[in-house]
Amino acid sequence: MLEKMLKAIPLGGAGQSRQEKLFWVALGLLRPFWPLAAFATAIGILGGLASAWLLATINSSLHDADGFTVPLLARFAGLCALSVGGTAISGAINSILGQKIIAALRKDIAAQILQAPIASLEAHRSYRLMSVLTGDVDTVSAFTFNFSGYAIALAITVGGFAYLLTLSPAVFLLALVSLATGLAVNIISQRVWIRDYQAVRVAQDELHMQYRAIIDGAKELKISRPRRERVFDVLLRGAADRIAELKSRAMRLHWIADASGSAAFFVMIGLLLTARNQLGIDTTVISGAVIVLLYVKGPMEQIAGALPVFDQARISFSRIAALSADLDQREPNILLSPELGSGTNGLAIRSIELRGVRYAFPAGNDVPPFVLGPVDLTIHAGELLFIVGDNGSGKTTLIKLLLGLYVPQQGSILLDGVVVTPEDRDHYRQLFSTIFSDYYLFDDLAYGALPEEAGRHLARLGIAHKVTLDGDRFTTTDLSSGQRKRLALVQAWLEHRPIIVTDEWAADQDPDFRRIFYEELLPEMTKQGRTLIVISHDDRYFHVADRIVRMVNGHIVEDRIEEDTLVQKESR
Ligand SMILES: Nc1ncnc2c1ncn2[C@@H]1O[C@H](COP(=O)(O)OP(=O)(O)OP(=O)(O)O)[C@@H](O)[C@H]1O
Repeated sequence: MLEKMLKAIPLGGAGQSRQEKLFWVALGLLRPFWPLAAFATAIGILGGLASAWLLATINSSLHDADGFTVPLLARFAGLCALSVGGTAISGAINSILGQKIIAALRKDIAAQILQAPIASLEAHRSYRLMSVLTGDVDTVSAFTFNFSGYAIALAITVGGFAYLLTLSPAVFLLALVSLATGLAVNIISQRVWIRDYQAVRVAQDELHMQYRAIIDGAKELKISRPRRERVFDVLLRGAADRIAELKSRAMRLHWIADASGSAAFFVMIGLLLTARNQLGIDTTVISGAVIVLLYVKGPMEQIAGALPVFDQARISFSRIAALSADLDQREPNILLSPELGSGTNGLAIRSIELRGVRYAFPAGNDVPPFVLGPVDLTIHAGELLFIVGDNGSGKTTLIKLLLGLYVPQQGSILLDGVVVTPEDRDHYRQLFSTIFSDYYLFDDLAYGALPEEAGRHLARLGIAHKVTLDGDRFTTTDLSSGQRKRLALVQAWLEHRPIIVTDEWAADQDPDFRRIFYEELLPEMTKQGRTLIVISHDDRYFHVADRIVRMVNGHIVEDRIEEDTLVQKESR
């Protein structure tokens, strides 16, 4: 939804900054909720106006010779009900609405992350994503939560001022001047404040980064005192203190502006009281005006207080929209609804071909980018293919291209001789089960499996005594690093996909199990008709491969078919 709106409005046009445009685009997110928001705001405004009218009723009854008559009492009761009821209904609807908007924002951003190409996500820092997903979304949430309160306050102020106008145009003018003075002071302070708030959000990104460091790097920080001191004393404390300093400065300014506004207000009331004779204003008018002015002071301060909240929300909205714009490359046909089909289980393939594929990472600071290819490689169904080579030679990059995670900048990928188009890519990826070296272990099975089948595989991988399948969930993932990898292999096996890709799977297995993996499990999987692509540094076991592809500096320098294995295979 957000992405569609971003595309609809061209960015960078004259007269309006990118930030402003992004803000208005993001505000468009509220569109589905507008009818309800308009209703809640209208009810709130009605309640606010009723409060102002109520004041007028109280004031006229105080000066009415007949006192509090029955019709007046009825009006009083009706206005009370409207004022209290309007505020309550508006507030209740608004809180529901606020939550709906935030849920929509959260789902929208999550969907965007799921649909963004891996290369865009890798270019983004995860702490920045988290900072937007938590801090900025919560700031927007705080604003939407209070929105009808601001509308009610505005209605009370407008109603109060309208009543003042009926009481005395001179008093109304005086009040208007005092209001304008207070507003001007607030707007000036806000201009200064808002610059600081931008810096606050940058410091909050830094804080999130250091939070990640103390959680993910807890072990390293326990061991290394200098690093711990640097992370805590310099980086984390620096960011926290900077946020505190900027926010305190902002709040100081806010309170000074607030106090100046109040002072202008009281000066105006003082002026009214002292100069009422010169101005020719009657005492009953003065007392009525003072009651109204003192009553609307609260709502007016609420509106002044809303200005910084509105600006914070505006900045946060812009940051959300900017992230959205950064992730605006969407992969086509990334399915997010289960009813649209889940994959290509059991699909027989004949071959996958990389034809003239080239991929270059973006250049770093003065460092030439790593370039893979152009590469030609055809993988045949049922093959047990090893990809080998030194660290940094491009093995992982090659498989990310093969898996359709990176999009070739040149050349193409063919499945059974047919080019895989961007529209086909997500479907194509469902052919593979993967265990990356930086894999993420899910604790459930998305495909479902019979407990006996899962049990067999868990036993085969030597972890049946530690973990079992309970429904579609494994009983635990609190395992050693080698055991976690084995559980990941069980998951891959149970997915029943035609191709399994592993990246240095055996690196943290004990010698016995390493042998079992290469000499028993891999042949067993190929016997079941799986195609296996194995990145490996274990040259002791290269003999089990049907074929070995060697990478050097982003190029395939050797593509060797192991004749012995072929003969053995044919005789099987
Ligand atoms: N996200 C990235 N951004 C920029 N450059 C990258 C990125 N990922 C990898 N590279 C570069 O690509 C090169 C190849 O990396 P790759 O992970 O493919 O090597 P590898 O052969 O799998 O290495 P290893 O055996 O250490 O796992 C590296 O030298 C690295 O500098």
